[in-house]
Amino acid sequence: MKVGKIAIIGAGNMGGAIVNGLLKSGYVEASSIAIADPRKQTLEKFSAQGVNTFQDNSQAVETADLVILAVKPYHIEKVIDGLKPALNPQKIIVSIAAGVNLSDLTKLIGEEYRIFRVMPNTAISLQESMTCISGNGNSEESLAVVKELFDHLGATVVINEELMAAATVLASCGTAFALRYVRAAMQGGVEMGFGAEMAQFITAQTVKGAVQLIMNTGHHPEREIDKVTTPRGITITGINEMEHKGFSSSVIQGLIASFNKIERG
Ligand SMILES: NC(=O)C1=CN([C@@H]2O[C@H](COP(=O)(O)OP(=O)(O)OC[C@H]3O[C@@H](n4cnc5c(N)ncnc54)[C@H](OP(=O)(O)O)[C@@H]3O)[C@@H](O)[C@H]2O)C=CC1
Ligand SMILES: O=C(O)[C@@H]1CCC=N1
Repeated sequence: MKVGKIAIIGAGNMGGAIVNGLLKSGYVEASSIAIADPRKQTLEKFSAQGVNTFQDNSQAVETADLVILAVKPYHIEKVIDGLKPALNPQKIIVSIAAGVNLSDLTKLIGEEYRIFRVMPNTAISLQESMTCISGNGNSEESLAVVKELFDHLGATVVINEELMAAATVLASCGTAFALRYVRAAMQGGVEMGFGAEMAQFITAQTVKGAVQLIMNTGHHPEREIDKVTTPRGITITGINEMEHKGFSSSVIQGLIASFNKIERG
């Protein structure tokens, strides 16, 4: 079931990335998208692409069928308070604010509303997001609308809200974690003699290929790793050194630190 008009509140990293993904997908026309942000300058690049832009959040949602709240978590309450008079239960509400749970959103917006917590990542601008979705259960039909929308912007899974903090760490923070590996490998590549640009190209294509090996086959990563690690060879020497220095342990501890940050605020 296709959504009609979409309003996005907040034109920062994620609000902007969602607009870019939507325009790239062709799923909705630019004229069916509205985006609001306090700063006129932030909005200029969107109006240049035919998107409706507003400095007033209430005006942006006036004709919207679905409203995406893409402001910082600490702005959510104030933004919803300001929007309230312009909302009605016909409008589906989607919040991407990390750590803001459905019961708090429902208290702020209203029991009768169809409200979704959605956790995308910045690759949504390229229609390559991993997006996790949970809803307040007020309508299966609107879940289909929200899922179809985000299916056009990458892959989606519908999850229980109790897993949303874990989803945020793995899928949303995960973009930064993965890119830190890329950067570290580049630094090693430069020390071994490549220029930074070539080191980036070689590392990025290698990571892309490695990911495709497990995505296309469904193999466990270790099965593909076993094919690379020649006995007494070069790869196992490097992997074991990384593990002696705490590679897997560092990654897991970092994920749990992020998870605890969401859980404890
Ligand atoms: N960045 C990421 O990878 C991800 C972020 N998220 C969530 O998405 C949300 C947005 O994050 P992100 O895009 O990174 O943050 P940004 O700060 O980049 O974007 C938020 C935007 O909202 C604007 N804004 C501030 N106050 C208001 C207001 N009252 N009404 C309308 N717009 C306002 C900000 O303007 P100004 O800068 O002038 O204050 C800014 O342009 C957060 O809740 C975050 O938890 C979820 C998944 C991934
Ligand atoms: O770091 C953050 O708080 C946001 C939420 C998920 C990704 N970035």
